[in-house]
Amino acid sequence: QAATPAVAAKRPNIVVILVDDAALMDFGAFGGEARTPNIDRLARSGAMFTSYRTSPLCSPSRSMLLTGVDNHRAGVATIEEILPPSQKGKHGYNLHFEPGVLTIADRLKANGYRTLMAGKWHLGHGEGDLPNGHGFDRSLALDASGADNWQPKPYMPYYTEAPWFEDGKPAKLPKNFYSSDLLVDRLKGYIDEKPAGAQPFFAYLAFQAVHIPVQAPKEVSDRYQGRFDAGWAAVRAARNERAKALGLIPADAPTVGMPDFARDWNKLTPEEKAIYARAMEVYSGMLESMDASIGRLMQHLQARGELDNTLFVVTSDNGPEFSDPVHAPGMDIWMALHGYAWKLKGQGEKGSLNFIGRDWAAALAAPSRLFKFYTTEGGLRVPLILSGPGVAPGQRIAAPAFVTDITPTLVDFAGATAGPAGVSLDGRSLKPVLTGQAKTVRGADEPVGIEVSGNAALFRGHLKLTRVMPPLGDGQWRLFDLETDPAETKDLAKDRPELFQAMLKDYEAYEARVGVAKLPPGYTTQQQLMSNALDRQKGSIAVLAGGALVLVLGGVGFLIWRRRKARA
Ligand SMILES: O=[N+]([O-])c1ccc(OS(=O)(=O)O)cc1
Repeated sequence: QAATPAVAAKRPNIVVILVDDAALMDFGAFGGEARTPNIDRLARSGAMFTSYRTSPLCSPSRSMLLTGVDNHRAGVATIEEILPPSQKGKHGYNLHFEPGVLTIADRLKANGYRTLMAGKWHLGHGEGDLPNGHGFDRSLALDASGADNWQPKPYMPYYTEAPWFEDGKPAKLPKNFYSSDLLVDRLKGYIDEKPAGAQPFFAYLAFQAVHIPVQAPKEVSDRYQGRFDAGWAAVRAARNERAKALGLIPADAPTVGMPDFARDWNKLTPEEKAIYARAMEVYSGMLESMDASIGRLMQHLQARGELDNTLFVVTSDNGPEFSDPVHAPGMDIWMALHGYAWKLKGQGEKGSLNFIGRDWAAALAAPSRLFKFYTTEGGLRVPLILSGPGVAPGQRIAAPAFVTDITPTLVDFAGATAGPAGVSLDGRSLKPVLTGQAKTVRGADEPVGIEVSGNAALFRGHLKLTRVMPPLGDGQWRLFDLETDPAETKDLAKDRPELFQAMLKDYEAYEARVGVAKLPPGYTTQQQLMSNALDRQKGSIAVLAGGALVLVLGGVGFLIWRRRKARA
């Protein structure tokens, strides 16, 4: 669907679809197990970026995607769930957009677009920090890292509620829904508030899929019965092979199997195998259900005569999620109190708390190492698809692209040059690459830095300097050539000391430029997550303890009263 001049002159609608925690190879077109025909159709009719990188964590990635500005400069250096008290209040660590940082919605609105959003926000909750304070005309927004997919309930010890907002005010959600359907239905409603063609729109569709809790309609999950019975090592090996067949990595690139920390699938009990295999059936069902709802949105735009004039972006915020909320300390009590279970029966359905955990996450991250939170390729390298007017079909683009490039690319496609400039952008428009005018949008030596809570990387073309922090890393800097070694197996720091030192210098300059704050000694993301979760729950624990005390005192009082009455 190459654009005719007439179509190109008309400003396109723009739909940005952000999948939560999807791995590089989760979509069918990228080699995934789940059926995602609608995403695959967008991939075929547009461009697949195979060297696209984001940050290793949710809110920082979202801040960069929506602004084109580095996460620290944007104000969202990390997620509040792992923020140490010593970083609180530092510039870049307020975890909402700093003044002068414009979102793509701000920019497109200033250029006459209608701006709509449905889904996860996770970018601040103070006055003015929700989507309606950042350029969105209409929004249904979840102000948390996640929530139950079936009902307006929270999902883990971190949260005591599911904070849904519509246009900045507490939202009334139906008692029962499925998240992907709810979000697309709401978005369709917002789109329909204006007749087709009256005004171009920008829509940000930020799915809960496939974040924890991993939940999906049973009949869809059932389509994957038996698909994962061979376990994680088999799935990782098969993905490694498909990565080569699909050209995501060179045919002669070294690949790695499961990491040392992974459990041996064959040593699991039959019950454990069943529940972990089902977790992945549900994960695939969640991807397929999400894809079906994308299909419904596309059909809706087709019926409005607007599909051909809509530019789609499909991507993920970071690599696959390893967190296991079920086995965290105190979770059994929390789950019982909230009516949740972790068991095979009903897994992924309403009332279940399902997750894939770190062994599956490590498998899904193939051909890369590790996953979300970490700056190995498993955390950073995710799929990116751009499709629509002005993008020639069937493109495979290996040029490096970064999450900060999305906003300038969309500004470019929309011709959105009016309005305030805002703070300067770190990203570059990918349009020259998409239209064949350039092979790449950065010079081979131009550095791009990434840092989230100590995990860090610096890219220069296909060269990558990286530091992975404990518990899964050792905090040492390493140098890799991703072109020949996408699995980061051979550290080149000693072979190329000058390059190593030069890239370290680049990284230091990056830290100074964007304002990376120091971490307290001994900091790890996982410990901070638990400690912040406990702090958060103190309030509700106090309420529970208070309630229990009232019950006990009331009971004792009643007994005394009955005794006295009996004596009288
Ligand atoms: O509490 N957790 O398990 C948790 C919290 C946040 C989180 O990351 S986020 O990227 O989804 O915000 C992942 C896991």
